[in-house]
Amino acid sequence: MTSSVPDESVSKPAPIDASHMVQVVNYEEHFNDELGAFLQAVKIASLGFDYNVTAIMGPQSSGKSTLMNMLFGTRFPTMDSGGGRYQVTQGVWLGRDSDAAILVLDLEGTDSRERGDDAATYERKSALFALALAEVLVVNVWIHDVGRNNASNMPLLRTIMELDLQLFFGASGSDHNAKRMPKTKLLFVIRDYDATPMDKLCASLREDLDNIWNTINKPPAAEGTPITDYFDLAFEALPHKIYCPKEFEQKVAELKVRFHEDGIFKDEYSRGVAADGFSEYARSVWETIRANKELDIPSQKEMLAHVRCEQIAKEVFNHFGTAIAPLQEQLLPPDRSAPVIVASLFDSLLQNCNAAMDRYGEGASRYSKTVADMKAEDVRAHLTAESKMLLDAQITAASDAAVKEFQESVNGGKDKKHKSQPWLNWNEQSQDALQRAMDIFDDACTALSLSESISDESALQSHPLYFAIGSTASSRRRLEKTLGTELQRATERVLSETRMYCLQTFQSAFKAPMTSVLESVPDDLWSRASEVADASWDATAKEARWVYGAHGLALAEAEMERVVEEDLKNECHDAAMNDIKAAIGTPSNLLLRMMKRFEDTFRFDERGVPRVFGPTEDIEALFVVAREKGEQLAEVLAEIKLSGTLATRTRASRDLTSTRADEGIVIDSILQADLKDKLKRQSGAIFMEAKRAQEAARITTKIPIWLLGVVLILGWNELMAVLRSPLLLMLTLVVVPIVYVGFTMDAPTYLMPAVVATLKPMLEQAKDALDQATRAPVGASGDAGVAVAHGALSDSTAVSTSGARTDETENAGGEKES
Ligand SMILES: Nc1nc2c(ncn2[C@@H]2O[C@H](COP(=O)(O)OP(=O)(O)OP(=O)(O)O)[C@@H](O)[C@H]2O)c(=O)[nH]1
Repeated sequence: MTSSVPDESVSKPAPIDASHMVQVVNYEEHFNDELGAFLQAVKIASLGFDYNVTAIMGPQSSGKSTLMNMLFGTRFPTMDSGGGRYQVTQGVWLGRDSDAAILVLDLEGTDSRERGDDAATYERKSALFALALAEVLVVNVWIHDVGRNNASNMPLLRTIMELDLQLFFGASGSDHNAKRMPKTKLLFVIRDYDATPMDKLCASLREDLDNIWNTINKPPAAEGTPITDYFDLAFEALPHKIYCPKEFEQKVAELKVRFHEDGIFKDEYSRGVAADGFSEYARSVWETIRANKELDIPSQKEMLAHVRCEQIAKEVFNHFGTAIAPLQEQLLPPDRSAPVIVASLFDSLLQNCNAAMDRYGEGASRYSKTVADMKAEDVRAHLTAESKMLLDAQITAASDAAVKEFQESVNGGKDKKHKSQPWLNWNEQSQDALQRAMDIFDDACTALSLSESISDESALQSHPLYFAIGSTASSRRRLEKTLGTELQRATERVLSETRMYCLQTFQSAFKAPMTSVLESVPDDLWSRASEVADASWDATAKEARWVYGAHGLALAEAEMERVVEEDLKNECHDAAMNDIKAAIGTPSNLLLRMMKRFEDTFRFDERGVPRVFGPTEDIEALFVVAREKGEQLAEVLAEIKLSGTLATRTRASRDLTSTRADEGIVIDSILQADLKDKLKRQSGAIFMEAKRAQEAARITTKIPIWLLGVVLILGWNELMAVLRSPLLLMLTLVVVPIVYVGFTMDAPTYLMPAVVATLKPMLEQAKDALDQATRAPVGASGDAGVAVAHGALSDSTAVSTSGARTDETENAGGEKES
């Protein structure tokens, strides 16, 4: 082996050699970026289409390099037979003919022991590369391999012919009119030729080639065509180099002439690539070949690696499944019951995943790295999928628990004080609740330990639990958003409860005193009502500043002033208006109140004493005054005229509540007139009743003389009985003056009940005495006297009776009249 051939596993192709050679593709399949520079250096790049390309393929150590050197004057290294048979050429090399513009490709030998299991794949790629580029492809065949399948490279030729048609057949192989690919000359050089008839050797090779051509998959355009449409077949025999050196050299010299003078390179073989584009063309051909997976043949080692890595992976899955089974029971219960949050779930998963990956890595490290790495991806995906199900369930359970905790906290839970005064330290409370909820999620789902334990970014990204970092982060963001919405909802509820509380504060301060003022209806009704409203508002505003302030909802100063002075004041004003309207009541209620006011004035004097309409009373004047008082009520209560602080609202709040101009009107003018009319009618009846009472009084006080005469005549016996009895006489002398004076002074109304109560036992006694003294006739006259007294009493009482006048009253009056 010569030193010019790089036999180490280098990652970069060898640099341009002083011997006018370059390694186009190295042992590790890397294409040499310096090819263009090489073509410049060997003065090919400037030749346009005036150059040719040839290549040689064949078994390792079959004299390929020796032949090419002899034909083209290249200096490809050759094997030194003294050191045994070994691989000399590695990769694909390119040299230039020493005289002619011919590029010569020397390929790594097939069936290489050194390359081992990977040899088949590399052979296919390099041979296809040579076929794609070379106009004349020399196929080196030992004479004793002719007729053999593998040894004569027939399977390799089958593959590269098929792929050559597939990959480089014009624009589209499926198109019947696709451009035909340029022809290639396949020159079979039979080495160590002996006495076997050449025509038989050629026939054997030709037959093999026809078989290949007929059985390979071809593009539609190539279907049914003979092999000779695409390949020119030629055969040469070279005698044994060692045993017949002269004949060998002679034959090689003849072949050299064919290459240089006999026009072996035909125009139809040209790839149509200008010399300055050859390097790029070669690169794209190589990349196409490398990307084609059909050329990759798994070696036995690889197949073994596949089987073993699969088995190791299964063992790892089983172990992992057993380890996470308790977690699955809790988070994915088979009976579909609610999942239970597992403490330190992520740490547990991390530990199990790491153990699984280590176990796999340890087992698979003894096999092909490519296969082991590939299978490691499957292991990783499996661990990720299993872990993801658990982590997703945990995230859902933790998020639900966090939301529940937050809702309970902001709703006060069992804290009675919070329930009754939810605004107390609201900001602090809600932020604490938010933090507690997020802590529940973070404790259950944090995946930070992964990035903390793995510092290398690519190792982190390929970890089975890498997904968890993103997935927990996005779930956390979702939870924050949900809690944000919950907080907003809770804050709105608390604001509403706070507003209600302030309104209740106002109403409890306002309602009772305002009702009292409205019931009494003083002359300065609205100024007193305004005072009540302002006092209530001042107390409410003070309380509101406390609940909206630092100890409560902690609104900013300006916002708090706006809420109190605009929103709340506005609502309190509306509440005040509504309360006043409710207190004034319906029109029928108002009519009753007007009647009551009328009667209070008409029936009672300034001291509240019931009036007795005596004969001299000016009922008409009194009636007019009382009716006006009743009517006044309707006039005063017709419109609410609040003034003062509460009534002075800001422009903004007025705009918000779309205040109407007639906002304070309770009774319009039509209703007022109607109420006055009804009052007039109902009070008229009371007036008539009073009038009749007055008439009755007049009758009682003016008893005619003749009636006294009649009484004297009819009651003569009784009179005599009284005069004769000293007891009765004495009694009469006392009682009669008293009764007379009492009637004269209108005493019955207020004295009669007392007098009756006092005299009743005495009258009973007197009656008994009369009964005894006068027997039956005298007793009848005594009863009549008492009846008169009762009649006067009942008249007076009827006048003082309050309440609505009824027909019964009228009838009673009528009866008295009659
Ligand atoms: N029997 C025989 N030996 C030859 C012939 N030509 C060359 N050799 C010898 O075969 C050995 C290998 O020759 P190389 O030219 O290095 O063979 P190669 O195919 O290029 O080898 P690799 O590049 O390793 O694949 C050398 O010792 C040559 O002298 C030949 O026609 N017949």
